[in-house]
Amino acid sequence: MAVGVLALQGSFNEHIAVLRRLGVKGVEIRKPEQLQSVTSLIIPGGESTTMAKLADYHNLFPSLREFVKMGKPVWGTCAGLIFLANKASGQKTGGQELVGGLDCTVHRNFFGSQIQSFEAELSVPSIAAKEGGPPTFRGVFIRAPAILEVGPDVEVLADILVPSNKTVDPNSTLDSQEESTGTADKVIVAVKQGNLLGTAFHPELTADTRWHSYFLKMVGEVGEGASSSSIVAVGEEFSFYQPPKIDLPIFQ
Ligand SMILES: NC(=O)CC[C@H](N)C(=O)O
Repeated sequence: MAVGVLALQGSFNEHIAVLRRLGVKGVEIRKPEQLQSVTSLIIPGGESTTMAKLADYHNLFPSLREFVKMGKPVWGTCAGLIFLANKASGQKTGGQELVGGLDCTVHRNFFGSQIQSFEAELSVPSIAAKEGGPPTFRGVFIRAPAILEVGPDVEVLADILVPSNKTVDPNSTLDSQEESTGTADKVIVAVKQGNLLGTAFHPELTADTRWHSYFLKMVGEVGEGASSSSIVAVGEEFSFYQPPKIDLPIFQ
C-alpha cells in the first residue's frame, strides 16, 4: 500500500514529490475513509490552527487518532509535529484540537514569527547511522515549533542550540510567544516514539531524502510481511542514501 499524506493544507505536494523520487506512491488524504487505503501517514507542515479547523470540518480527528492508536507509522513535520503532540503551548486563543499520541510538549512558534525562519545544520547521528551520508542534515525551520519536554519512551533524534538569553517578547500575542521558553541551551527538534516520528523542520524542502527513507523503513518494520506490500517500489531502492544533487528548493 501507498503512504498517505494529509492534504488539507501546507506542504503535502512536496512530501509526495520526495516519496515519488524514492519510488514510493504518496496518496492525498482528505477524508476519514481514505485512511483505510494506507498503512502509514505523513502530516505535513503548514499552519496547524488552519489545518486543525479543516481536519475538524472533515471529521478527521477520530480517524486520525484511531490510526495513531493502531500503531501505524505516522510522521509529523512542523505543523504535523504539533498535531501529533500530546500537549502544545503557544496556541491561538481557544486552543486547537490535537491528534496526540506523541508524549511531548511542543511550543507552536518557539523560534518566533515567519521572518525569524532559518536554516541550520543539525547533528543527526541516528539518521546517518541508518541511512548513511553525512553526520549532519540541513534543517529548514519555518516559523517552527520546538519540543520542550519529552516522555520516557521518546527517543531524541536531533536538537538545536538556542541562545540561553532567548527572551520572550512581552508584547507578543498569544499566537506567538506568550509563555516563557526558559533558558535552556538546547531544544529538541526531532523525536521518535515507537511508530511516531516528529520533526520541527521541513525535510521535504531539501534534496536530502534521508528522513523520508528513514520513515519508509519504519513503515517497512510494521507487522510481519508488511514491508514489501506497504511500499510501492517503482524505481531504484529507496534505502540508499542519495547525495543531494541540488540544495533548495526540491523542485527542479
Ligand atoms: N512550518 C510550519 O509548519 C509552521 C507551523 C506553525 N508554527 C503552526 O503553528 O502551525
